[in-house]
Amino acid sequence: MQYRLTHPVNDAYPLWLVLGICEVWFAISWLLDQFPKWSPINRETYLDRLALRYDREGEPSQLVPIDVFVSTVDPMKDPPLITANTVLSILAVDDPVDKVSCYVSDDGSAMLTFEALSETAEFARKWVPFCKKFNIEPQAPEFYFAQMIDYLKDKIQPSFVKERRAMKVFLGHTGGLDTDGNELPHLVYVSREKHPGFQHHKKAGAMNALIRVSAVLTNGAYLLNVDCDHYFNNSKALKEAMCFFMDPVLRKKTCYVQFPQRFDGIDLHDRYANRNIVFFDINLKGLDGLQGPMYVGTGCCFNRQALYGYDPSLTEADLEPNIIVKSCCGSQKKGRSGNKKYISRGQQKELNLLPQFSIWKTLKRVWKVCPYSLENCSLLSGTYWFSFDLFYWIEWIYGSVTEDILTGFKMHARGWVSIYCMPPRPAFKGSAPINLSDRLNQVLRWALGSVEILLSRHCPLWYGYNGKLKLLERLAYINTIVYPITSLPLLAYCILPAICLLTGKFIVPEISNYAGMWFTLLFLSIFSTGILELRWSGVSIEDWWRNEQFWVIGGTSALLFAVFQGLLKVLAGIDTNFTVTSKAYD
Ligand SMILES: O=c1ccn([C@@H]2O[C@H](COP(=O)(O)OP(=O)(O)O[C@H]3O[C@H](CO)[C@@H](O)[C@H](O)[C@H]3O)[C@@H](O)[C@H]2O)c(=O)[nH]1
Ligand SMILES: [Mn+2]
Repeated sequence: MQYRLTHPVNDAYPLWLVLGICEVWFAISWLLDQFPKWSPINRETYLDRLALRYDREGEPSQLVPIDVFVSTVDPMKDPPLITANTVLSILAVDDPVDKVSCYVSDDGSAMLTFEALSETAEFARKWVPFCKKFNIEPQAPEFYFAQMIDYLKDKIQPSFVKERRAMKVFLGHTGGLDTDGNELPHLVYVSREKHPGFQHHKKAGAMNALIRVSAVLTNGAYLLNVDCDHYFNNSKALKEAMCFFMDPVLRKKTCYVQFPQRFDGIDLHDRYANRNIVFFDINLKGLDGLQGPMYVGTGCCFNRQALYGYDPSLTEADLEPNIIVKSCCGSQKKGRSGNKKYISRGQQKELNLLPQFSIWKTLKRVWKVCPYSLENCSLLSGTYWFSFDLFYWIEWIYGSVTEDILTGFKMHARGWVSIYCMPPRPAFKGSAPINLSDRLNQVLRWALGSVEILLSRHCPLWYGYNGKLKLLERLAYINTIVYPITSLPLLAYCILPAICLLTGKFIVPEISNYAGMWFTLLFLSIFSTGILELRWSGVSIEDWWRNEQFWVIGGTSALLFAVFQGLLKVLAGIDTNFTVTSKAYD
């Protein structure tokens, strides 16, 4: 680069300038990409130890309750059957029934989805005991029956074959059958009332509506959020998350546990780089060694407190062992209240919260009077309750179509850490776009979301300099926010050779030995970091290559549009819409 800058090509000055700028940008973006991979880590969980501590045989379980949120919007693009599978896999999860509740948000307010869900609840009465009895995995029926395995292997109970067949028949059946008398986790259907002209904030709005509803109904200390197509592929997923949240040290500072996104039904060679394996197996693992992975929108278990906008309950200093020993004389909060320095914004909010408690009670009372009004839902999601601004501190951050990045970023900026959890059996599996236009639309939406954040108040370039966000973590966020801009130099790079050919001007100057040596060294170092990366992450070279290929394809198309559309939004105030990806289903 220095060579390029100090050796202007005089007969093609504009070309040289453009090239120089491009190269500077590429160098910056490469650095941004490299630094956050400084200390990748792997974590292992020991579910047996968790069970030993909190879930002993014959004693009431001490695991904490979790509310699971599922979001769906368009019954055509998110087929209700897919949602139903996800819901069944949640209801059958390997946790005590009173510790799990499932909330479905239907942004399409579709009768079809609603009917499908009530059928699902009916079917769950049969399906859940079946799963628990025979340890079925995955617990989503569609995917369980689709897997080509010898289902008799390891299953010794004689009744299994018979019951399995019965299940299969029942799957194709509609209509209520009698219950087994088994208790099932709660299933709640929520659909928001949507006024024309009223900003309902897409998925972030849906999630925040669910937070409010669940706060009144079950108020689980933790909540897990999945897209409608991401079913539980591992019935122990909640316990995996609990391993971190119930860890004496980690639980105080962990805002969420993110699981990698894994997909079903991707073509053999993964033509559109759908698996995003480089992101999930390299970038996020790298972040896990810093302040934790970003929130990627699905398969993520949150600490409710962190979502409510509180600061972590302990500062770094409090986490030092001697202080923890001392704390047994009184609660941490009391100890801190004397010291003004330690009163955080979160605690101030807590104070503000107190007078509003009566409104909470009112809400609860209304709830008791007409518990079924959830069906017509105007009660909770109507603008009436919204306008109270009762829940103003609740945090699925609005203002971007990639609400996920923003939400996670604000938590990290407050000093929370997040955890990346990759159990050997993938915790969740979803469906990926099946055609190029859907895939490009998805890339476009993500990039657009990034541009929106870049041009907003919450941009990691200037937001949250209070020392809580680690520098490398910030670099990683900056990288995910500015990457769409790379499309401009990329396009220039693609076009320049053609211009050179057409105009007959040559911009590659002769290379001296000295510069050549630098160039070779640089090339070798990039090459070796690449190899190193593939070694520690276990990503195959083929996957990596796909990723590079798709980077160029997306970079010269979707990302470019995203940059312009993003600018348009900010300058002209045109709102961006959320193009839902069609879920592959056959
Ligand atoms: O107004 C809306 C729009 C979307 N959704 C839900 O958002 C989810 C994601 O939509 P999808 O079309 O599947 O997008 P993907 O690109 O596959 O989703 C990824 O990217 C999104 C951000 O762009 C994240 O929200 C998702 O969690 C993440 O999986 C689905 O469950 C939808 O039901 C809503 O609830 N309300
Ligand atoms: Mn999806």
